[in-house]
Amino acid sequence: MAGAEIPGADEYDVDITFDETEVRRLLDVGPDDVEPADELTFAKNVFVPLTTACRYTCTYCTYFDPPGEASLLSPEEVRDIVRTGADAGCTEALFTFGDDPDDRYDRIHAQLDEWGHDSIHAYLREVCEIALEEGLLPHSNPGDQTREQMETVADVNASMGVMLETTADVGAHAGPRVKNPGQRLNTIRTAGELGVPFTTGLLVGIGEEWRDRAESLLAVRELHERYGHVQEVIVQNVVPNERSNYERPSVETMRRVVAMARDCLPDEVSVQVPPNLSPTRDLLDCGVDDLGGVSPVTDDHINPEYEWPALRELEDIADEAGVPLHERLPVYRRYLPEEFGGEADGNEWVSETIQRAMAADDEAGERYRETLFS
Ligand SMILES: O=c1nc2n(C[C@H](O)[C@H](O)[C@H](O)CO)c3cc(O)ccc3cc-2c(=O)[nH]1
Ligand SMILES: C[C@H]1O[C@@H](n2cnc3c(N)ncnc32)[C@H](O)[C@@H]1O
Ligand code: MET
Ligand code: SF4
Repeated sequence: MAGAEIPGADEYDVDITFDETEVRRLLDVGPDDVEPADELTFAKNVFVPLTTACRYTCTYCTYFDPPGEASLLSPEEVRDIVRTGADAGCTEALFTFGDDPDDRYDRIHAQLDEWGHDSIHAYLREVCEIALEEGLLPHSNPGDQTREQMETVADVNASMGVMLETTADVGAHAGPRVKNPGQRLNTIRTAGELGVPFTTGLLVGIGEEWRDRAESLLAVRELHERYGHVQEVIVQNVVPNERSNYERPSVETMRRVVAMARDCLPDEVSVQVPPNLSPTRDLLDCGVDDLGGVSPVTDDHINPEYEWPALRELEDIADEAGVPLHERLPVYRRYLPEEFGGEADGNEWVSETIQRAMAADDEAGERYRETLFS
């Protein structure tokens, strides 16, 4: 099947084709076909919901606010949040927020202007610098990005991400302002071209079919094979919230998608499930090896009704699975140069700025290295 059948693939010149035999093979994979992981990892983060303005209106999302109400955190507010995180021993500042918020929200534009920025990415750069100053490594997921936008912030992030969600044309993304699979894949490809260690994932239960899940995984694999930049793939089930009543996918469905992800992706790519949303204990034998970012201090602002488990509970989960639990940084070790225990050459993946923070002779540097080598 040709890539032209992925909605938006032509428009964004995304040249991905699926091998029908491989799609069928993957559709046959189940939990019995994969090995459980031999360790579980997680990262300690603070969630910084920079703005609730968003150009899209995904029907499963409770996060975005309409134009008249949306807010933007000030530099001082960001500093407070990241400082609390650093004090609580976190290593990651997770900047996840509305997609291109300055696109149609005049008040966001005006506020950015007042703070001396002509775009959300210029402002994102400033707040990433604040996070670094306060002792956290930024991981930004601002949704879809152009090459120019990503270039604005790449060197002040340890890694970046965007959920592919799905390659399918689903009702959840219907209407005049929608996520477009071609554009999502283009964002993931751009990260590869720019050498940015990247997180992506599938959102399961938004109207996609089994075949779409297989194709979504194969599309991510294809881009990773080209660039080697995909560090982890999140397999996330949709959850109901006050705005939408999506039905949670069954445990059986999640077990099969996680197994498909594990089978499809090369070993070095982690398969992550978010422990506050997923039936985590029931997925561990299907190849999960990462529990993502958990925060000891902030809510999951995207799904605020779903509390993060405490560290103690992650330990219980790992114990039950009979594997060790290790804390990790927001960038996976293999993207770091040898002095940090990795395999990269110089700053091919991780910028000077980030490496300087990691090597620094200060409290934050010590926290990063302790996490790396513990
Ligand atoms: O707990 C969550 N963490 C999410 N994260 C964060 C993730 O758990 C950690 O920040 C990474 O594991 C850091 O490596 C995302 C990161 C991305 O780059 C893209 C999407 C997400 C989505 C979520 C999410 O929905 N829930
Ligand atoms: C940051 C990520 O959060 C996910 N996201 C948004 N809304 C929901 C929901 N109701 N349930 C689960 N995940 C959701 C999307 O996959 C987005 O990309
Ligand atoms: C708040 S959702 C996460 C970031 C972005 N809006 C996206 O959906 O990709
Ligand atoms: S999921 Fe992200 S892109 Fe979609 S409406 Fe919510 S904030 Fe916007």
